[in-house]
Amino acid sequence: MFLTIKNVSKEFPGRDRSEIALSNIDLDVKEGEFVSILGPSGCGKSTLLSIVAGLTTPTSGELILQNNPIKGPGKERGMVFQQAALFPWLSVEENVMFPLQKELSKNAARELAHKYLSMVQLSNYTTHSPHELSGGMQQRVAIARALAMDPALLLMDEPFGALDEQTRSRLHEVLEEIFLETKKTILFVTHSIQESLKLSDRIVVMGTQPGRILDVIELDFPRPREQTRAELLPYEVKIKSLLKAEIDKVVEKELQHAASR
Ligand SMILES: Nc1ncnc2c1ncn2[C@@H]1O[C@H](COP(=O)(O)OP(=O)(O)OP(=O)(O)O)[C@@H](O)[C@H]1O
Repeated sequence: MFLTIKNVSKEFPGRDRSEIALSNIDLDVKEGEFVSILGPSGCGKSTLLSIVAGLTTPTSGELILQNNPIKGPGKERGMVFQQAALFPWLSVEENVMFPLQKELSKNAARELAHKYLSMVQLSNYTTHSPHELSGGMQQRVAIARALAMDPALLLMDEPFGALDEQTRSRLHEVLEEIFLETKKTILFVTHSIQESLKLSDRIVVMGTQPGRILDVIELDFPRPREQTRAELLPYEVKIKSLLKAEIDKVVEKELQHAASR
């Protein structure tokens, strides 16, 4: 198996009581799979991704990537966050080149940066500054930067969460094209049912309090995939019914918290 997440739990110590962010997570991911992690706010999606990235240590359980235990961050894992986090004083190409220059000559790094900037359709913006780009374009630079490191596993934490609907939908197409071209394994955190239906081979639906897997849904549809395909509707209905009780729990907890202040 490419990635195995075995019985992973994570507890954060709190002021009054500790918070069980993740409880007994078991998940296998195959090489070349696009797996989304979908669930309500606070169900532990980002914590799970951060554990796979090696940035957070689980309280218990183990993770194996390509036969090696995950003990910390590694360059075989690339990460894209909700905010592009580009260096404002560097140009677009320099941002992508930056992590490459430890191992490559400047010319080789630039060549690679241009290859991936062309993949995210930013060939005409290589010398621009980040502030001259829209949010969606900045996010494409962040994706190019992660891809240029040629990670075996791409971890994406709500990468399109801060973008407007049209930009989001355009970037779904870009990401799907990249996925088909590079055949990368992708673990993708999202709140959006539509996004997960458009992009995933499998959707891991998570519940909250404690964060756990409710169901794993397989979507065996050809790509590129139309979000509005009628065949996807029953899956949407199923996911909505799985999440309804979980979202009610989140709202209840927030109301209790507000009342106790
Ligand atoms: N460093 C931390 N210290 C304490 N508690 C934390 C920490 N990180 C996360 N938590 C708690 O763990 C739970 C899961 O958080 P996490 O951010 O993983 O959820 P999420 O599903 O990604 O939420 P969202 O969709 O809102 O980003 C939450 O209750 C959160 O408050």
